[in-house]
Amino acid sequence: MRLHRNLVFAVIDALNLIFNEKEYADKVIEKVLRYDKRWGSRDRGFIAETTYDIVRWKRLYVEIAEVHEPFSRPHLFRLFAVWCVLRGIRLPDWKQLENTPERRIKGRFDELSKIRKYRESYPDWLDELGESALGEELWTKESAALNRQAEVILRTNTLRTSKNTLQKALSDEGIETVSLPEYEDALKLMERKNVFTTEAFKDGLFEVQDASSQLVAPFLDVAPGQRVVDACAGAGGKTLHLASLMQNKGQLIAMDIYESKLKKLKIRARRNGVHNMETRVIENSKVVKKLHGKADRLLLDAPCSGLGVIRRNPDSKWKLEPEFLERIKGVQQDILQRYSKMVKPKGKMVYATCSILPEENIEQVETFLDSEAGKDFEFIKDQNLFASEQGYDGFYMALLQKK
Ligand SMILES: C[S@@+](CC[C@H](N)C(=O)[O-])C[C@H]1O[C@@H](n2cnc3c(N)ncnc32)[C@H](O)[C@@H]1O
Repeated sequence: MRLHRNLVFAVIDALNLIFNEKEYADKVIEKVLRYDKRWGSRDRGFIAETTYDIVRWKRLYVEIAEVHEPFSRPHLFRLFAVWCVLRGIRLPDWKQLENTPERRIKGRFDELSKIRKYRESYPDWLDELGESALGEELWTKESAALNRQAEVILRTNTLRTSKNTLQKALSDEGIETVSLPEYEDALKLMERKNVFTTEAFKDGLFEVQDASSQLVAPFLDVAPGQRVVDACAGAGGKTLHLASLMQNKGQLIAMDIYESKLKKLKIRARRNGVHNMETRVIENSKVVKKLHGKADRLLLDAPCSGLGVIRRNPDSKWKLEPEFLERIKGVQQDILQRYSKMVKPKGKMVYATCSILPEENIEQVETFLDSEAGKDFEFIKDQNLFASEQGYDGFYMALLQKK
């Protein structure tokens, strides 16, 4: 691979914004990719993937490069040099990469790879938490699996098309996919490509949605004609799936505390041809109280640590803090306690997170079931999904039924 100076400089700029200015990696990459309109898809891919790689392996590379935060520009180049050496990329004779100690880098890598928190590049607290929560064997596998780049998975919008027809339409636009047989509506891209510019996307034939995430809406056991509430809808990845399963029949109420997210959902719903959905901003407790005892089905896709989706958000390894985890656990229990009242007798509810920690998952469900608000509910089943087992995002879902 030949390195192009302007692309590498863009990576260094991105790393500076992410590591030193603490900006979000996805936003930074969007910004940096706007530097030069002439960059093609390979150039853009290089910038995005190299930046994400160095973010993912930050701790390991910092130890190898013997640099420290805040990183000066020469130190950012040293991190980049480590990336090149470990990938077997020949270093160009640029001033910034002069005197790179290639043998020492390889030696340090071999030495540090014996210790999981360096090899898999996690902060001490997170590595310790992962091991104590999941046990050594599972965490060792999971911490590695969460470092693999996520594949692009699509969910067929069955309101508009079928999986086979979509596969053909995409192929006609030069996008080859394989069907994932265990996931009813899922297609996997054979090669990473921008699917958002395709006619198939503009026509609302699919949404990009991880395979694990595609299991959540079906877990709720919805049927056309029901009243279904999605109380933490966000921009609505799962709301749109619920609408498909309901075949646009019945009433789908999407709620969130942020109006801006629900606005995005409305745009997506229009593209998807969803007609049975309305959005409600949770501005106060009245919005929830109005629906007490009214929902046949309730989805609580709760805010969480996001530990199951590190593959797509590698900078969350460095942004997440123990205090946030404690705070979000409080929010999760509050959501279970207050929102579960919307379920009608014999109605069902799914509590889901994109976390792999029992303290955000089964333990929250147990606390709820032991409480006054939970005494009317029965536990039906739950499922833990791990990147190291299924190969997709880490998720948790529990199905409960009101007596
Ligand atoms: C995991 S995300 C939802 C993702 C979304 N369901 C999807 O499939 O795309 C959690 C959502 O909960 C929302 N949220 C946070 N606190 C909340 C609360 N107290 N009540 C309702 N929603 C809340 C967040 O704004 C966020 O959109």
